[in-house]
Amino acid sequence: MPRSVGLHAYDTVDDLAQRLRAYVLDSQNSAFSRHDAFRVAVSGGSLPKILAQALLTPTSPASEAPFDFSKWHIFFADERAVPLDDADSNYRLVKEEFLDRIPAALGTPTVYPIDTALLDDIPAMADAYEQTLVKVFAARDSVRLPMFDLLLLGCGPDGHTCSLFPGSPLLKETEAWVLSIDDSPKPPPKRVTFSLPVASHGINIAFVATGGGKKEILREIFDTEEGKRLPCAQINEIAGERVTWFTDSAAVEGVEYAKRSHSGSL
Ligand SMILES: O=C(O)[C@H](O)[C@@H](O)[C@H](O)[C@H](O)COP(=O)(O)O
Repeated sequence: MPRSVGLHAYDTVDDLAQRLRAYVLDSQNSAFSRHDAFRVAVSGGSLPKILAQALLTPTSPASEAPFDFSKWHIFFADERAVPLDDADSNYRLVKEEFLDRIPAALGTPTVYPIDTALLDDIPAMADAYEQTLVKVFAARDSVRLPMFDLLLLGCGPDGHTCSLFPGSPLLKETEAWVLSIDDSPKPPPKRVTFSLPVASHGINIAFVATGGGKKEILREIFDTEEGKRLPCAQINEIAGERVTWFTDSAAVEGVEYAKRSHSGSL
C-alpha cells in the first residue's frame, strides 16, 4: 500500500459528510481555475446519498463560496444496463438522491447518462459511452486517458469498485476506456464500467466506505499483501497520493493503516 494514500475515519457519517463537502469544494475550485469546468464521475451504491448530504447541507454558507453546479459535468463511473427510470439505475439513484435536490440558484449540472437505445447490445453501449468521454475530453487518439477532476467511488464488501470485480479479466484492460460486463456477481448482471486505467485517472479520487460491513475488506486492502490484487487496492497502488478514503470508525475497526499517520481529519 503506498503510504501516501489518505485514509480518514470520522466518528459519524455527518462528520464524514462535512469533510467530504470541503474536499469536493476544494476540488471544484481548483478545477475551475484550471479549465472553468468540473468533470466528475460518480458510482452507485451508498455514495449518491452521502454525496447529497455532503453537498446540499451547507455548514456555514456565509463563510464559503457555493458550489456552481452549472459548470459541473457528471459522468457515471459505472452503470447498470437498465432503463434510466428502473429501480436498479445508478442514473435514477443519483437523480433522485442528488440532482433533483439541487437548489435552482446553484445551477444545473450537465449529466451524461448511458444510451439506453443500446440496452440489447452492451458492448456497443460501452463504446458509445467511451465516445461521449472522447467528445468531452478531446479526441481519443490525442488523449491517452480522460483526466477527471474528481472520481467518487465506492468499495464493495468484496473489494470491487465501479463494476470491476476481484479476479475479473476486465482488470487487465489497458486500451478501452469503458467496458461492458454481462455476468456481474452483484446484480443486475449487465453493466458498463470505466476500465481500471480510467477509474485511476483523476486529479482527485475519493472512496466513500461506511459501516461495519466494510471492516474486513478494508483490513485486507490496507493491511495485507494479498489485498493488493483487489480492485480498490489497485487504484490505491496506481494513484497513491491522489486517493483519499472517507470512512467512519465502524468501517476501519481493526485496520492498522488507519491507526498510523494517514488517519484523522483532513
Ligand atoms: O452500481 C454499483 O453497484 C456501484 O457503483 C458499486 O460499485 C458500488 O459503488 C459498490 O458496490 C459499493 O456499494 P456500497 O457503497 O452500497 O457498499
